Amino acid sequence: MSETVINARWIAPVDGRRRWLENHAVVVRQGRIAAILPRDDAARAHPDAEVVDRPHHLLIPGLINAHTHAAMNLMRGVANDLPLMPWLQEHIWPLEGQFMSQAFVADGTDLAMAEMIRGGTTCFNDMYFFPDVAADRVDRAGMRAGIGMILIDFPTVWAANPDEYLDKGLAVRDEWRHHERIVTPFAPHAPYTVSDGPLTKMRTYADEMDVRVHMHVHETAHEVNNAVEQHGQRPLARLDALGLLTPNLLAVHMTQLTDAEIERCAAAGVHVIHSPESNLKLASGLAPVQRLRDAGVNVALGTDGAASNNDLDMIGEMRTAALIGKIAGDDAAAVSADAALEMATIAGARALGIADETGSIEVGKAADLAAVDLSALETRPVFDPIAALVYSASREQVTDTWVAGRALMRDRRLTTLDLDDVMQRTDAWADKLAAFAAAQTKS
Ligand SMILES: CSC[C@H]1O[C@@H](n2cnc3c(O)ncnc32)[C@H](O)[C@@H]1O
Ligand SMILES: [Zn+2]
Repeated sequence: MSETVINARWIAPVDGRRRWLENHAVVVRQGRIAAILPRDDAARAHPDAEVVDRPHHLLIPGLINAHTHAAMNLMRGVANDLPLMPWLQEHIWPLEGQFMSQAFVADGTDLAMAEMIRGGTTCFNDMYFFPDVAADRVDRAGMRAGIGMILIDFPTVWAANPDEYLDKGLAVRDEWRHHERIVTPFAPHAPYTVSDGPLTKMRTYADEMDVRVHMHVHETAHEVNNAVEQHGQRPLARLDALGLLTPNLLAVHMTQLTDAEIERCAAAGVHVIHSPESNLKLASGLAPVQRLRDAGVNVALGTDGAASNNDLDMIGEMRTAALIGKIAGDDAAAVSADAALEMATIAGARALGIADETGSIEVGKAADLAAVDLSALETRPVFDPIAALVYSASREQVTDTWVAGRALMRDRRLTTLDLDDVMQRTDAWADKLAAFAAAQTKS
């Protein structure tokens, strides 16, 4: 039976038991982690295995980007230095209205996946138009993903009304639900864009089917204040009244939270997805990450789309989370390097309900892994490989990315996506988008 032995200088299993192992190997059989052994023992016990030596590397669980709009990679940098609502209403939604198509989502998702694989990300949780197309691209590229059944109150090329969104989403779920690398959460856009009727209908389905619900919540003070003015209720209170605060909810952003709301989320088992760079760039606010973690809330990490971040770099995102977590918590011990790595791996798997499959390096789980070369001058010396990863390393130091034991990047070369082709398709879209954006600015 064919086996691969991956030798690494350090392994960070993120299993809650040990911070790292030195000079160990991961044995991969049929896409799964079959053993984690001292290097010499692995060589003795598995003499016929293919051997991958990564002698200066830290092997980590594949990173899980728990909130993306992958195809928005084609809009990277198109509108900058704006707050959320003007950014969305005056720039992004008009562009989406003009250009959204199956081809846009196929090309944009490929661009995003190429970027993510190059940065050690093995799994992403997406909310975007044409989820059927996104799922097909994920299948081809070999990544793992959550593909959202989107729901929003206004008509788009994907669906004309909330019932059609739900029907089309459920059809996508039916097609992909038995896929070994794809899950299909509901993805209502936000409290301010989905009214009570559709949310209630969706919640009934989510409860019956025990499916996750991925939603932007309390992204800005404006969102919360507006809701209070218009409906006399904060959005979280409204979601609570609608029965949505459950362990199936993945609430993204959550920059505006009272102590009582943190306690309520902890008691309800809500997962929070922290997107620090998008929150910083749109000046949305600082999520109270350490307070959430102290209360027992599972906090995962996501970049958001490349139009608001403007990259899908999970190593960078970990560093930002650790650094602003200290300012938000007024405590240098808040959001440690280990906490950031947990948020980018096992916490994302828990949020998506796939922690039995991925998120840590443990025997029996899928071999979703990334190797990071720490021998660069910029990461020397290495006293603590997790601190080196979070505080000093860059995504260019990721050399290999595996999903279910398959190398999607080997020695910096992508194996399932053609980089030149992805870049050519990107450039063609950029020309079209630039012309539209320029015409809009003039008018
Ligand atoms: C229904 S598809 C997703 C929808 O969300 C928009 N979007 C992208 N980033 C954000 C964000 O940070 N907050 C709210 N909405 C966002 C995206 O443009 C699509 O229209
Ligand atoms: Zn988002």
